[in-house]
Amino acid sequence: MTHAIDLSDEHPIGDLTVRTIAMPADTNANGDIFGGWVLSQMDQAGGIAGVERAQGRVVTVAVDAMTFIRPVRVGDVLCVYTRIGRVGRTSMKIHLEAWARRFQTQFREKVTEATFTFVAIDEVGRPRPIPVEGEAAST
Ligand SMILES: CCCCCCCCCCCCCCCC(=O)SCCNC(=O)CCNC(=O)[C@H](O)C(C)(C)COP(=O)(O)OP(=O)(O)OC[C@H]1O[C@@H](n2cnc3c(N)ncnc32)[C@H](O)[C@@H]1OP(=O)(O)O
Repeated sequence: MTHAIDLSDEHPIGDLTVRTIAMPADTNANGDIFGGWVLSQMDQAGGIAGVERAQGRVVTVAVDAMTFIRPVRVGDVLCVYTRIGRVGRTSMKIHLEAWARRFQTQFREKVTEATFTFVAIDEVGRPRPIPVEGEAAST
C-alpha cells in the first residue's frame, strides 16, 4: 500500500517563497507551534506565488489535502516552497511544502504539505481570467 506521506523526501519541491522564524508567541498548549500559524505562512506564500502568476490580486478559495507531518518548534526556521499546479480559467492550484530548519542546526525536514486553490479577482472581488503564462494581463 502506498503511504500518503513520503518520509524519505530529502529535497523540497518548488520555489522558496517565504522564510520566517517560529517564535514563542506562536506556540500551542503543548509547547509546539500552532498548526494555524503554519497554515497562515503557507497561505501567504501561496498568495505571493498566486499574485505573481495571476499578475494581480488573488484570494484563497480552498485548502485541500493539508497534512501536518511533524511539529514545528520555537526557533525553527520555517521555509515554504510553492509550485503552480493546474491553472484554470480564473483559478489555480498551488502546491505547498513547509520545511523546518531545526533550531541552531543545518538539519531540515518537511513538516507540512498542502494544495491551495487561489482565484484571481478584479478590483471589486469578482473572478477574472488568469493571463496566459508570459503574457501581460489585460486591463
Ligand atoms: C509581483 C509580485 C508581488 C508579490 C507580492 C504580493 C504580496 C501580496 C500577497 C498577498 C497574499 C494574500 C493571500 C491572502 C489569501 C487570503 O487569505 S484571501 C481571504 C480568504 N478568502 C476569501 O475571502 C475568498 C472568499 N470567496 C470569494 O470571494 C469567492 O468565493 C471567489 C473566490 C471570488 C469565487 O467566487 P465565485 O462566485 O464562487 O466564482 P466562480 O466563478 O463560481 O468560481 C471561480 C473559480 O473558482 C473555482 N472555485 C470556486 N469554488 C471553489 C472551491 N471550493 N474549490 C476549488 N475551486 C473553486 C471555480 O472552479 C472557478 O475556477 P475556474 O474554472 O474559473 O478556473
